[in-house]
Amino acid sequence: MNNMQLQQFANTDALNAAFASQLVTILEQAITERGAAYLVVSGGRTPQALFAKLASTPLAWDKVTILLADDRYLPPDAEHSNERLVRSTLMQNYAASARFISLYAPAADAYAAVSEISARLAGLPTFDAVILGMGEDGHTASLFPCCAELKAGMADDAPAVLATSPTTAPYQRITLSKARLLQSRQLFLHLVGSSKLTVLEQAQGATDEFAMPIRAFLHQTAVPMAVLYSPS
Ligand SMILES: O=C1O[C@H](COP(=O)(O)O)[C@@H](O)[C@H](O)[C@H]1O
Repeated sequence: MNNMQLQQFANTDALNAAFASQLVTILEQAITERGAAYLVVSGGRTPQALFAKLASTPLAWDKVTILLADDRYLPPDAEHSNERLVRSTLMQNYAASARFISLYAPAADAYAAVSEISARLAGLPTFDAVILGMGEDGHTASLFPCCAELKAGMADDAPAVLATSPTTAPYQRITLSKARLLQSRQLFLHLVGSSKLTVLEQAQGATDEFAMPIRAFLHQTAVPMAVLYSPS
C-alpha cells in the first residue's frame, strides 16, 4: 500500500494549469498558517512550461523560498545549470521576489562544495511542496542508480545535501538526500511523455529502490505523493 495518486491530463497545458493551481493553494496555505512557504523544484526539460505558468501567477512570492532538489555542479550562468533555468523561467514576473537558495558554491569540485551548501540549508523547516522529476533510468533528483554515493544518499540518516558523480550523465551533482526530500508535506512527481509512464509502471512493479531510486518515494507512506502526467 502507498499513498500515491496519479493525475492524468490530455496535454501539458492542462497539466500545467492544474499543477500551478495545486501548488499555489499549498503555498498560500503555508503563508497563511506559518508566514512563509518552502518550495523545492527539479530541473531538466519537464518543468519549464510549469515554471512560466507559476511565474505569471499572483502570490505573495516574497514569502516563498525556492530551492532545487538537485543541480549539476556548474556555475549558475552555465547553459546546463538548473539554477540558470529556475532564475530565467520561474523567478520572473510575479515570482521575481521569491528567495532562492543556490546549490552552487565555488570550490575545487562538488564534494568540496557540500559543507558550504549544507550550511545554507541548515535550519530550513519541513518543505511545503517538493516537485520531483524522473529520468528514464528511474533516477530522481541526482540519486542515480549508477552513482557510488547512492547508498549514502538513500540512507534514513543521510545528511541533507551530498555530491554525486553519475556515470551515465554529465557533470558532478549536488543533490538533496532522500531523507531531506521526504521531510515535506506534499510530494509531486512531474512526468511528460509516454516513455516516462512506462518507466513509472516499471518503478511501481517492483521494490528495489537502488535499481530505481524513484521507488523510494513512490512506495513510501509517510508523505502524500501526487504524480501528474501528460503524454505530450
Ligand atoms: O538530470 C536530471 O534529470 C531529471 C529529469 O530530467 P528531464 O529533462 O527528463 O525532465 C531531473 O528531474 C533532474 O532534476 C535533473 O538533474
